[in-house]
Amino acid sequence: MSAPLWPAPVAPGPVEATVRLPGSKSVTNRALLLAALADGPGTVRRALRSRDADLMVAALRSLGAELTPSDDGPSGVDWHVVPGPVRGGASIDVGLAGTVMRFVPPVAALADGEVAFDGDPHARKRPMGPILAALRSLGAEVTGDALPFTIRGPITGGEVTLDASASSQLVSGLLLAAGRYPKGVTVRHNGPPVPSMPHIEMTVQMLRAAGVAVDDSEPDVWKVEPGPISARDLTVEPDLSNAAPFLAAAMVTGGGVTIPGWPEETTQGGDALRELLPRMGATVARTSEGLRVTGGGRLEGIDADLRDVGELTPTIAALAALAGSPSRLRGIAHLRGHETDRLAALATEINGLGGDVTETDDGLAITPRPLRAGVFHTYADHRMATAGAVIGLAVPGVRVEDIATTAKTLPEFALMWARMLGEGH
Ligand SMILES: O=C(O)C1=C[C@@H](OP(=O)(O)O)[C@@H](O)[C@H](O)C1
Ligand SMILES: C=C(OP(=O)(O)O)C(=O)O
Repeated sequence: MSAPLWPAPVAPGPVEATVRLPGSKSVTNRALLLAALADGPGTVRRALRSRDADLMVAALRSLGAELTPSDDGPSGVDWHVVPGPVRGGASIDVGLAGTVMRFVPPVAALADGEVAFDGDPHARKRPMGPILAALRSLGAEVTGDALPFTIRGPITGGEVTLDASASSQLVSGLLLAAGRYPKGVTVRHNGPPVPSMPHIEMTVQMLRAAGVAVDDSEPDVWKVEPGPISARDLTVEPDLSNAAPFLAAAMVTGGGVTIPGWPEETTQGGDALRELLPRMGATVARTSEGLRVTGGGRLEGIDADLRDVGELTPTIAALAALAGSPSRLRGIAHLRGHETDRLAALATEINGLGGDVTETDDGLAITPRPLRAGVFHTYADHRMATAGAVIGLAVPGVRVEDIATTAKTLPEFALMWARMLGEGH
């Protein structure tokens, strides 16, 4: 049976809304993992509730940690985490979550029994080879080079060289658990540039905040000293990448959207929206209520290197398709290994509505054309679904396939979108 179609609402006028976003997927899943490996009980507050976060919770529980929820509500959930000895024997479902498939195997390598991993059909196509080879060379027994695979520890740690050009998560995964390896770890990247560097910075900062010594002074080399991971009480920031479609709505409709709780300083790549959106015609201001983006002028095309912030591409591409001048998005060849091949998916779906998008070696060339009604397929990709919603604000008759796929990181998306459109009218 094909997935249901969601009639994307056309904006009734300029959007005027305040949108409260739940916690960052990237911070939530790192915080839960570090809490499960810590030297005592800890708390992760305002954690995201979503499919990716639920998969992380289930994985950590099956490896021996106790996670108990409280204050489970719209602004997130507080998790009380009690670490336990990492135990083997588990079968772990990673879904389509990069953070689970790359971050949990290095934890499983701490157990002295076998742990099996599998995920969604498309997860089996996502790049895993370099991290599995690295775990093997650090002392674990690993079957396979992609999902499904098994791991048997215990790992010793040490030095390893890998090509992380396919995903920053290949590095982050090796660093997160490494304090617990007898020899720690030194990871060297050798290959084309690593994408999404702010996410590695996030990993390093969160490790340091938990008392783990990390040396990242040499480019493309990260050294984690062996030592305890301190238990903490941590509050998760709002998910700035998930702010993107809502801020885009302000631009497409010539309205204004405010996101409360936008951090003053952050390692989240989504913070780059403050710089990218003005280049497409938005005005960005910090107000007493949060970060406010207003549209109203011309929506401009952009020539941008998105290597550091590839997650933002589907929203930027949707804006570019509606803009008044062409765009060139670069540095994002690695998006071919995301939830789906995002370069192919964006080109196919925008062109299916009458657009003009060409794939380049490392990105997309987008020439705006008048768009028409049609089905926007999403390939189980939450960010394809939200990109379809952005286009639908301005193009009557866009139907987005499987809007429920937004549950990967934002289960309330459709409700929040309707609320945003209803506010101020
Ligand atoms: O570490 C993380 O939390 C993430 C790293 C990035 O992955 P890639 O480096 O594979 O792009 C990003 O796109 C993903 O959504 C989340
Ligand atoms: C690439 C993404 O996710 P993942 O963590 O599954 O890699 C994303 O959320 O855009």
